[in-house]
Amino acid sequence: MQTPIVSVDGVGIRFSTGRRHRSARDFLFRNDRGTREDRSFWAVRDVSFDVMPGESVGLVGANGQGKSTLLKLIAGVMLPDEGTLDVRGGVAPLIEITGGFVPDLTVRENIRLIAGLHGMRKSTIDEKFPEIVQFADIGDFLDTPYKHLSSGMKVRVAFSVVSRLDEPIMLIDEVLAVGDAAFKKKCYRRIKNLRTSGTTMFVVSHHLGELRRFCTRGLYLSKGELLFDGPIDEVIERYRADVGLSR
Ligand SMILES: Nc1ncnc2c1ncn2[C@@H]1O[C@H](COP(=O)(O)OP(=O)(O)OP(=O)(O)O)[C@@H](O)[C@H]1O
Repeated sequence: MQTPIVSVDGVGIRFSTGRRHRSARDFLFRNDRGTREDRSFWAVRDVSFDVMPGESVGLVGANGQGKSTLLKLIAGVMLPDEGTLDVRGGVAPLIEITGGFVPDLTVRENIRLIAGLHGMRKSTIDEKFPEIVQFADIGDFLDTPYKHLSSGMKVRVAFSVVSRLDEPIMLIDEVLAVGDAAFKKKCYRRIKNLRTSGTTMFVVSHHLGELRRFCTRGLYLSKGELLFDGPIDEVIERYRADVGLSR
């Protein structure tokens, strides 16, 4: 039997909304750290599922229900407070527009840095560099600091390099929303190719058409809990019914 590429078992992560504040009493008694109002909440709780290699999974749910947090847990940039995650392969994360990119480095330097961090050899980077730049199509901005690019241009660079990393797992969080129509079309084609070549995908998008297009399976999150895990059409149907959207 095939081993899942991602196994999530009873995973939960808690965040705090409390603010530290220093009262007169803290001041008098030299409590430099102040008093913390502990109002923590579970952003993701008791979530379990397995994903097989090559599956493409859409995360569905309203704002603030834990979708991006779950992707960050899979990417390993956040650690769970309870439960376990086994991610059996490298992850190419497109989870925040500037995630992983260094604002003060140029586009050229960032492309090399990100590829290098994902274990790409220098000779492979040299070989892929022209194609990455061509796909991003950012003209004369190759030697511009990344922080000076528009948000659409940042996405072009990020998508172009991250989708060329040759990692078995790819995470895409809402990033396509800021790309223009022509660039989106190119991205759709590349995502399709990655899927065909067996890349496992997790996609967060409020564009339900995009989810239908890319994903076969859906995970519906509500208040951090996994409400429904099933074929993407059924998951979307259920979500639409819950939020009162007609067909
Ligand atoms: N680092 C953090 N510290 C504290 N709270 C956080 C942190 N990251 C996320 N949250 C909170 O956790 C909850 C889930 O956030 P998350 O970004 O996962 O939601 P989402 O389903 O992706 O929402 P959206 O559709 O709006 O992107 C929200 O209430 C959010 O405010």
